[in-house]
Amino acid sequence: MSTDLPKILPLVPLYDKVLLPSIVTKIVLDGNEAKSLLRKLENNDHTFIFCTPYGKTDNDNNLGPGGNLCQIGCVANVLDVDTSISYNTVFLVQGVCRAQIQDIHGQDLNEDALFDSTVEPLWASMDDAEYGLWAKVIRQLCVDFIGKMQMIGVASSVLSPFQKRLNQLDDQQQTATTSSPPSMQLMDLAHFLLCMTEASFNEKWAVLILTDASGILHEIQTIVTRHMQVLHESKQMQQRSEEKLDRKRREFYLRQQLHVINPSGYTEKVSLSNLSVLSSLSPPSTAVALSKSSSHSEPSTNATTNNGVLRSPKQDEDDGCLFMPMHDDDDDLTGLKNQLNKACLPSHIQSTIKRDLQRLSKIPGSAPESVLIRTYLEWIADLPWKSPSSSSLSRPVVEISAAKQQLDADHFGLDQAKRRILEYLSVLKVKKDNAASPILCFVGPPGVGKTTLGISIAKALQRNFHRIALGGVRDEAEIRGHRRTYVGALPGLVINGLKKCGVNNPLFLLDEIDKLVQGTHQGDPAAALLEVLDPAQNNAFTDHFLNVPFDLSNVLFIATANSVDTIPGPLLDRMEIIQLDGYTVDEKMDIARSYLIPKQLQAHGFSSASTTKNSVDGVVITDDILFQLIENYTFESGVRSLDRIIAGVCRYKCREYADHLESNHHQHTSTTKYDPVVRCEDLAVILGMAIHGNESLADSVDTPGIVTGLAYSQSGCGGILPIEANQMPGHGRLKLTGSLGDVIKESAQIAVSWVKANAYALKLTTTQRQILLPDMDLHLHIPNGAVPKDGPSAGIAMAVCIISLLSGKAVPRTTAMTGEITLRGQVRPVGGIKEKVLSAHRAGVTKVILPAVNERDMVQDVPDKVKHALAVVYCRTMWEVLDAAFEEKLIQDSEAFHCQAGHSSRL
Ligand SMILES: Nc1ncnc2c1ncn2[C@@H]1O[C@H](COP(=O)(O)OP(=O)(O)OP(=O)(O)O)[C@@H](O)[C@H]1O
Repeated sequence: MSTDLPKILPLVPLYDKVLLPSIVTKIVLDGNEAKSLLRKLENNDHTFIFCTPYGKTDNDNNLGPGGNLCQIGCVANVLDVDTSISYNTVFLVQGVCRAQIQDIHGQDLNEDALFDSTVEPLWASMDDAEYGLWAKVIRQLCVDFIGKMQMIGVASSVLSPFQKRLNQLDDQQQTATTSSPPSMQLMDLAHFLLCMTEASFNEKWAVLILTDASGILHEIQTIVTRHMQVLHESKQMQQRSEEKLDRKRREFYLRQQLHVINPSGYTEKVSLSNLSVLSSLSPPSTAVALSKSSSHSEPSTNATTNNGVLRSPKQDEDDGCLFMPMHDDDDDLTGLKNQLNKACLPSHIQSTIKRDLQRLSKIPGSAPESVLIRTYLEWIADLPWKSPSSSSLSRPVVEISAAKQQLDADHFGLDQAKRRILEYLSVLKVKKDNAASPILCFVGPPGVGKTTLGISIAKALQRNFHRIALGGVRDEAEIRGHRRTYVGALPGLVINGLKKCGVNNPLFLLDEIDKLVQGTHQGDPAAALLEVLDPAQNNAFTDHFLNVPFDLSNVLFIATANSVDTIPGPLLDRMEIIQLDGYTVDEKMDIARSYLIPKQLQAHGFSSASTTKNSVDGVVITDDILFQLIENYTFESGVRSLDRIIAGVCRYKCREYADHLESNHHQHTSTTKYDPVVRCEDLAVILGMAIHGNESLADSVDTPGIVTGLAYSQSGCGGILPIEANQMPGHGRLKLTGSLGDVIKESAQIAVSWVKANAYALKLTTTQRQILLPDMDLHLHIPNGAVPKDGPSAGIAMAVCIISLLSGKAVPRTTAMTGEITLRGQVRPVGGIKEKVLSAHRAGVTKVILPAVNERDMVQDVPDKVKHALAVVYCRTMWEVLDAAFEEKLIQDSEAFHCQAGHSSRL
């Protein structure tokens, strides 16, 4: 065979493996290399190739670019070629003998990806004495190796080819009849042994480049022995840690049994030596033996389960112990089972949880799925399936008088809201059931006490309070949780809240329900809330993460919103709206006097009792100062900014008082005097220049083309909306600016159309047929351009503004108006009247023009003091609006227009 080997062979560099003689392996080549080798094999009259490793090693006998190609490789015979895999070709080859490269025939790489090489075979030989010695060594090594492999549980099918080779060697030694010399057989077996260990690329490379037979076998012996040693040590380490774990488990198991026999602490008295004696017994028999021998145990009331764990029947009944700790459970699993037993799970989910526990006990603790199941079960165990005080004590008796006291103690005014809340609580008290009561929703501008009302109700009902912020929630999964298949899945806000509260009957405040984001591709959070809020469905609310129903019917839900407009319809349908309006100046003064100032004084270390003018160490904020704070430093419907400003004043006074105390302390005499009274001139120092003091409309100049409108923002605040109009040469176009939405733009177009249609009646044109502004552009602008504006309520103000511009007559700036205009000049009602009127009053408006239908809102909602301070004109048509706005009859014969509310009155 040796002489038959061809000299010139295709050179195949091996990048990740080393081929040794007699070893069969697969070589995967792609693209040009594969094509090139196939072509060469076709052209040659043999199937031999030369494989040599290519890579970085410390060996100095390398060739090729960078010296990375090993000079000594292995001649191989191609046994099979598999071209069925696209892009790759697999060559099944068997190593024949070592060979050394004599020459490499360079080929153009573009044409042919593989080189040819002239090689000289290297046949390692040994004499009989050497052979006899090495045959014994290698044989023993093989036997040891097979023994080790069997010990660590390697399947016999894996070891059988190896065993076969070993037997062949034995046979050959006995019969001495074989085709290849015995030394070669021995070398082949040694190579095979090396490949059976986890020898590295470099280790195999080191064996390949050796040419002397004894050297090769010696190197292989060293490598294999080293690997077996490592295997042995790791096995020993594993055994040691398993033994340790077993001991711990057994100890724990015995302690558990002792605890069952005598829960009153007998275990504490059992010494460790006792435990070690007990641990020699098998667990079940130990349990029985202990139950009989212990004088503390009560054998008559105990029962042995099929696991051998003793349970008191009463205990089973009381704590619903369903998940028995098993003797092979680890500490964590037993702890988890105990937690689940304490959680009193409802019967319909017990089977699901049992299944998960079984799965958990079968999976190794380090497996990722184990972590997932454990997290899930921990969540289940932490949830308040049954309130600790459930049944008789679950629902504290609602004292309506106490609830009223609580509401009054926390909030000034809000009479209507308080009345409705007390009615609601009365129904709860009488009916003893949340289920049928509607969900209350407090709607109003920021800072009017919606959230704090929720807290007061929780206090009155003695329930835990939890706030769920819904502002910006865009994903259904935030409400209902993620399915467990997602990485990092967790339950939603509702289940999370219940876990935090620890009881199943808390009060949940769904804050900012109007700020839910809808229409995203992540599902509809509002739809998920429907199930939560619907009393008919929420007794079986299923969070995606839990995947088992949870009864929410004991939870009391209260929602808050700034505006009902953006609350999704179906949600709105399930709620009862309680409107909280903005406060008047007087109301704010009262709130500040009775609630905010005492609260801030207390928060800053001043006793609230010391707020009298005679007090030495308090802070005195007189009504004058309070009025200035409200008028000049805040501009809001609620009292949140006022609260902040009062805190600022208190801080300042606190600093003054601290300085005063310090200087007295150093000088031991009372030289500096602390003045508790906040003075007018102090305000500029404490809070800076007044923000709104100079902005009164009363000081503004009346100008044609500027009109005061009234606005109501999304956040529920009212405000002044100045509207400006101007004209310039052009083509009769209308230009609108000021971040206007579609609805307000349409309103402007209607206003312009109405003015154009009635231009002759309005004396803006001289003939009926004359076109208004044929060569002029009209520009309407609503300042504060960064703030988006929308809605139809500026309709009449825009129409008046255009008429004012074109007629040259100014409307007093202290006259404000709001109302929707129709194309035929009707004035339709609008929302937010109370906030608009209050803000108009704050801004110095003296006359308000409103739609006639809104008279009801004005009478019901606006405080008398404000009503009396304002001249209010209710209008049905634009003609009435114009009369009120211009304070003169703009059109002498306007009565005719009033009657017909049309543009053809002159006809
Ligand atoms: N009628 C009131 N009496 C006493 N304090 C009040 C009253 N109204 C509001 N407050 C106080 O105003 C502050 C703000 O109230 P709260 O946070 O409840 O406002 P909110 O209406 O929930 O606002 P938002 O819509 O911004 O959440 C609280 O400190 C609250 O005590």
